[in-house]
Amino acid sequence: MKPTIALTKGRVEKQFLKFFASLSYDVEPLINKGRKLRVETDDFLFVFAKGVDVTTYVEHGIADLGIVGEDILAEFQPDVYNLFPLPFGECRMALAKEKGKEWPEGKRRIASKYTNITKEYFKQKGESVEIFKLEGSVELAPILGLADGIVDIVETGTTLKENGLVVTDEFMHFSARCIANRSSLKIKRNELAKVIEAFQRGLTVK
Ligand SMILES: Nc1ncnc2c1ncn2[C@@H]1O[C@H](COP(=O)(O)OP(=O)(O)OP(=O)(O)O)[C@@H](O)[C@H]1O
Ligand SMILES: O=P(O)(O)OC[C@H]1O[C@H](OP(=O)(O)OP(=O)(O)O)[C@H](O)[C@@H]1O
Repeated sequence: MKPTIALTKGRVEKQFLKFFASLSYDVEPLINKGRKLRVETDDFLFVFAKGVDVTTYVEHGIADLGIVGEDILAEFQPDVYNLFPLPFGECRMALAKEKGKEWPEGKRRIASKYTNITKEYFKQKGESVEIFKLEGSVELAPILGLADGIVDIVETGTTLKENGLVVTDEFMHFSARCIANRSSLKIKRNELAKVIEAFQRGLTVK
């Protein structure tokens, strides 16, 4: 049976396809998949899902390998092998606030998609914090007065800048990662070794 690879839809998918094509794999069926969420190529079965769901499919052995942002691994800590970094999806986790505004004296109100990372960050600092869970456009929260600041991914810094926010601390560095199901690595050792070697060749070529 062909190995199954769960691929994070969207930004990670686009960058992965470029990387995968550079390893001389056929990406045509993946590029022209339309709205299909399950696509077979000569070598693999690909399934397309949100990052956190990629980890769920890999953890439960539905997918043998997964391509997912390290931010998702840090936030949800799934029980998978975190094999190696991939040469794309680089970003940082940052604490940011409105430019020209001071943090409040007491408990800070922080909006984030990453509530576990946020909780852990403030725990390490020994500070209590009020966390507001948002699903996106987190930069809006301080502007609209829901929170004093945010914990979110920063890449170019454009989103922060264009919304009047500044970084006050950067505390984690991420890239996309290749993850694997624990038993697949034993049971499908030969099939997976080939693709893992190809990925790693791609990393050294870069
Ligand atoms: N600005 C960025 N620069 C680099 N990598 C990013 C950036 N934003 C997100 N990522 C990485 O890409 C992954 C997927 O992000 P993407 O924006 O495609 O989906 P999402 O945040 O889940 O949003 P959506 O709800 O639109 O799917 C993130 O988990 C992270 O690893
Ligand atoms: O530093 P930058 O290059 O501007 O990138 C950072 C932005 O990218 C991500 O948002 P995304 O595009 O995933 O949208 P979202 O707000 O819906 O999560 C992240 O949440 C930031 O908003």
